[in-house]
Amino acid sequence: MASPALISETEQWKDLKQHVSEIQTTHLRDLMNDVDRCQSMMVEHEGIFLDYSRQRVTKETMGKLFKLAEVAHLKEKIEKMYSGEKINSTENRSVLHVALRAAREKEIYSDGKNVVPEVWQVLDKIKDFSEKVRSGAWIGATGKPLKDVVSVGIGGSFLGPLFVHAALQTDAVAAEYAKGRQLRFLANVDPVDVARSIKDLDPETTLVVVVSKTFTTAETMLNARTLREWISSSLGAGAVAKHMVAVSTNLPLVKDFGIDPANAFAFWDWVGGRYSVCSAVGVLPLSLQYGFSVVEKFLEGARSIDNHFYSAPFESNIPVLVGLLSVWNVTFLGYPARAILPYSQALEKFAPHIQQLSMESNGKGVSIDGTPLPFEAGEIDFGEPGTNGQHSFYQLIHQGRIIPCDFIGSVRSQQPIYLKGEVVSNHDELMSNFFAQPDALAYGKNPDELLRDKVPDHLVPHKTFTGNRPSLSILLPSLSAYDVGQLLAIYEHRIAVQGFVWGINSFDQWGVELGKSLATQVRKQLHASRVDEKPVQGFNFSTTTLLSRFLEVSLSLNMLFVCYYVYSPFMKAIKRCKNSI
Ligand SMILES: O=P(O)(O)OC[C@H]1O[C@](O)(CO)[C@@H](O)[C@@H]1O
Repeated sequence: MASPALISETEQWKDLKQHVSEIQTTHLRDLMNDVDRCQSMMVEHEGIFLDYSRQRVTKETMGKLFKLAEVAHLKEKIEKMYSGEKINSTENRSVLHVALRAAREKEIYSDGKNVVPEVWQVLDKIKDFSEKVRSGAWIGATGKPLKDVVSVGIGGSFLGPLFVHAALQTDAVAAEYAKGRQLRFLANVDPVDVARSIKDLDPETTLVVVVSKTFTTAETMLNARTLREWISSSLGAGAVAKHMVAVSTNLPLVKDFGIDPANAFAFWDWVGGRYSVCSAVGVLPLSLQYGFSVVEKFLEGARSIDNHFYSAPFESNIPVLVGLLSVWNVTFLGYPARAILPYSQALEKFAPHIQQLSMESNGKGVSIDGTPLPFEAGEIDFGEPGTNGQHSFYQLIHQGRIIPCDFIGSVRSQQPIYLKGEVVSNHDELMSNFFAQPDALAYGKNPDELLRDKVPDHLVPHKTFTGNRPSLSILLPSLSAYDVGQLLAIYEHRIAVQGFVWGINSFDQWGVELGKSLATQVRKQLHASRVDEKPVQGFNFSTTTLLSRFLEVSLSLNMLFVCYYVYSPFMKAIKRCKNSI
């Protein structure tokens, strides 16, 4: 019998739907008393410890979720991804970010061709180039070594590398390799971001890496032209060859831009932008900053999870478990959001990366064959490192809306501090919160307990916590480059699991295109109004009003600017002349 078009039409889905009412009668306070249940919800891989006992699930729920995975053909879909089948059907592409971190001797095929040798060719080129730059063998146009790097790119060509950079910055090994060097990112087309990215940098000692899969993204290309101007106005047009390199799948456009193709680092259509941090997109800027050997460890970490995800049984497969639990929370329990709460400042850019990875991948309204989904898929991801988040939005999580939380912590700190006389080390202080918060969410505090604690009657409702708020905890051994690679791959695969079960295409992003085309229309109008004084037309009343006001106000501000800078020195000069007569 052919499988139903939508997963929601299967018996396994309907069974889970019915099971929801049973779960609604439970409370985590009681579920947590069942040690056998809790033990079955703890999983370990290479020192990474996942505890999902604070999810609103029983063993029975998990059994039903595994059955759902079976009927969704999760295993087969994972295999198809790894074997290079074109599972991104709307773009007719393979989805092979796992090939980016495959071992040199591995064989992975797309279109009948083993892609691993090409991957390693680029990695070897990056190793060679980054060593030349770092050692000073590659020098700038004026003969100085290049010590600073600005990576220009947006979306997937920015967020993943930024996350890894932020995570490695305080790792002792990586930091040692980065001494005397700076890596900055320029993503937003806002000129303020340009100013920030080059503040105090000297073009003579700076290398600009233009990162764009398509090499057509408007923001990136304008920023790249702006930095090209920054370099050539200071060092001459010829300096671009020494001070600008590119990462792209579109090498002809790299050449047209004026970057020597010999200084371009390729990647491929089978790498989605948001899954590209392990390609030259991340590996080049990060190797320039930390050296290739450190970045190789990051790739090895991701590879260890790739192997685990491919081969571990679902019951002990970390990405599969967390992916199925997300499906359960979003679609069956109806919790639309998830908070990502890393208890380390080193992971401060993790949530923004996951935001794009998850929301661009799974923010879809139709199944892979185009049928509208009769259920909610995708989720809203946000987060902040603990304990900053605690002093910001945790109030809502504790007593307002129910938001399933991912607590992510590490056994060892990257920067341990032990102060004499303190009760605990600084890391233990931080981690006390990591352990306490999930229990506060799960158990809550009921009025009886409060009265026993002699809380005045009128404050009891305000101090009551319903509890029963789900979370999961991931405890990593440390936050080395290897661990960071593992964490990244867990989330990449988790998102794929969600999409595979929901039956959507997690690897296209048609929604983003609409905004891009409307911006093109506005850009044309701004040009026509400013240069040829054309009236605003072709937009709705609201946009016409906003645009007209923007043009009018900026015109008057420009006039003021001209008066101040041109007229006032002119007037002062006349005054000086008069005085001297
Ligand atoms: O690398 P590119 O082609 O400049 O694209 C940047 C980003 O734009 C998007 O297409 C949309 O945000 C992302 O998927 C991608 O990561």
